[in-house]
Amino acid sequence: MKRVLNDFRPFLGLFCASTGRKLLGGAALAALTGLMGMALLGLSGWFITATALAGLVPATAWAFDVFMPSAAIRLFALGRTAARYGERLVTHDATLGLLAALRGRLFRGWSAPGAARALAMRPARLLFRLTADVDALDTVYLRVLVPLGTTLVATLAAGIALAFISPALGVAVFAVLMLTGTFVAGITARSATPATLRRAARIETLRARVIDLASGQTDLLMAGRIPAQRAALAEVDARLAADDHRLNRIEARAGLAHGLLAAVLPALVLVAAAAIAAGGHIGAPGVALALLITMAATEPFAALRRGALDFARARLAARRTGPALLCAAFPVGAEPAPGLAAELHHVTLRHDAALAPILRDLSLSVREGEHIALIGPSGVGKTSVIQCLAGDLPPTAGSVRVTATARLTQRTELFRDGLRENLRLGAPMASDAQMMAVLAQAGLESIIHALPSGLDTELGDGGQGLSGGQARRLTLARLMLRDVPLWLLDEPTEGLDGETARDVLARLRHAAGNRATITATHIRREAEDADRLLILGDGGIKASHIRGSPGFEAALNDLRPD
Ligand SMILES: Nc1ncnc2c1ncn2[C@@H]1O[C@H](COP(=O)(O)OP(=O)(O)OP(=O)(O)O)[C@@H](O)[C@H]1O
Repeated sequence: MKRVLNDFRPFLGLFCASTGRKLLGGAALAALTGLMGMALLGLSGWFITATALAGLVPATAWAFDVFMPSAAIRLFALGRTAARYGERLVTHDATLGLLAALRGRLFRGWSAPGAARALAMRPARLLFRLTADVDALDTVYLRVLVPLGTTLVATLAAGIALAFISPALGVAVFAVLMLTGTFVAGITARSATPATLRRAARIETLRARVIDLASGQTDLLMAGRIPAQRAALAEVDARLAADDHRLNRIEARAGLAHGLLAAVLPALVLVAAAAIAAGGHIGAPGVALALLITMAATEPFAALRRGALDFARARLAARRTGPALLCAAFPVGAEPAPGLAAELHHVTLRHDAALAPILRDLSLSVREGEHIALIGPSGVGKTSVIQCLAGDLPPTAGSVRVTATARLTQRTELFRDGLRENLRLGAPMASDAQMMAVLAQAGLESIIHALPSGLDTELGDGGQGLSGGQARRLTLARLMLRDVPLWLLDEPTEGLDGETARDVLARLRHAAGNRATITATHIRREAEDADRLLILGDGGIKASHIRGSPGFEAALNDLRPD
């Protein structure tokens, strides 16, 4: 039990903090709806039986008060409808609020440096976690907590109502409902757990394989591996179907247990109430009341049964999303000393999966407005320094103080979305006029004007529909929307032809203005305008050359020509 609570703790924390009151209100209204339904059924049964009996004798027929019970029945019927309506409004509002808070918190947690990189390597898993885990947590409230509360309240209310007829009957019905309910829900949740966990893992595998098949079709076809990939998919699918079958059987068994409870318990209560009636303590209407209250009290168990089936999946989701939920805020970096854009002091950098650090004891100060080029052989750690300054790779030792930055990554990152939306990732509030201005600065104005839908043009996966040069210019325009004092540029013109690359660089320099820039590069054209060249090597900065010095020219000459 303690472990279950620990798994759900981050989620329950968010639950209470976001829409806790509404969620409790919704649960209370759900319980009230159940109570009203029970009272309506019980009182109606009592009323119909009592009026039938009263009508048999003229004296009682005249004396029988039909107004009070029928008014109460109307009150319960209207009250039940109103409570149900209120419950739907409140629970839906609360659930949507909770979902919004959950997604926001998860996105923030997953965009933390380590988590973001780990998930980026497994996009299928990220997709699954974003959708299935959130959906599973969404069911905790509506399918587990609300039915649990409603069942408890209904069981208690039935016990108390029947205790007025006979205390022993009340206690017995309460005990049977509690024991059977707990037992069936417990056994269902327990026996469904292995199949549910296997199913969750298999759906993840199935999605990953489908994505592999779709995105790697050409390579698989050329290697003659399409049949093997299809067979692997079919196998996972068959296993998934077997898990579904097992879960269906568990659900059917739980349904049978619930059906037996709903049939046997009212029958036993009928016999017991009839015996009490024979003793003269209650009349036939009392027997009808006891029977119908018992029948109504077994109803909420159907919802609890479904909740028990979903419980293992929800627990797994809570366990998997817990760390991201706890990691609520972006780490806010310290500002550098006045006049500086970035300061690294004795920094050690190491990637999670790497055995040894890439860079050790790295110290560097970047002045405001200074242009620095980081050069050195492939794999020496240039991108890692950029990642560290962008807050994407926290140092394992030393300190990093850096002003607000914007980064142009080595790979052009565009998304299947509109041009406008792709640009707005850089500045969510940017107006169309601002976007057209940066597109013009990036050299894309005429191309955008020629597009029939302009900024509304939809891009394909990864920005398909644009040439490599156009895609790079678009990411450049996005960078230009970020009005920050330091730009981090990772091989900004790699892969572009010489003419396009020179044009992009010229526009980049013009747009940078008084900003500081740090450019990781192998190519001469990207480094030649720098104020300082830093050569990385041997796990640190091997040499530093100021513009105009002989070392600067020699280092430039070692770089790849255009
Ligand atoms: N996520 C990662 N996990 C483990 N090791 C990594 C990771 N990213 C990079 N590395 C390793 O860290 C080292 C430095 O990589 P980095 O990308 O910083 O080099 P680079 O100088 O920018 O190389 P290039 O010029 O080829 O882009 C490399 O040996 C690389 O294999």
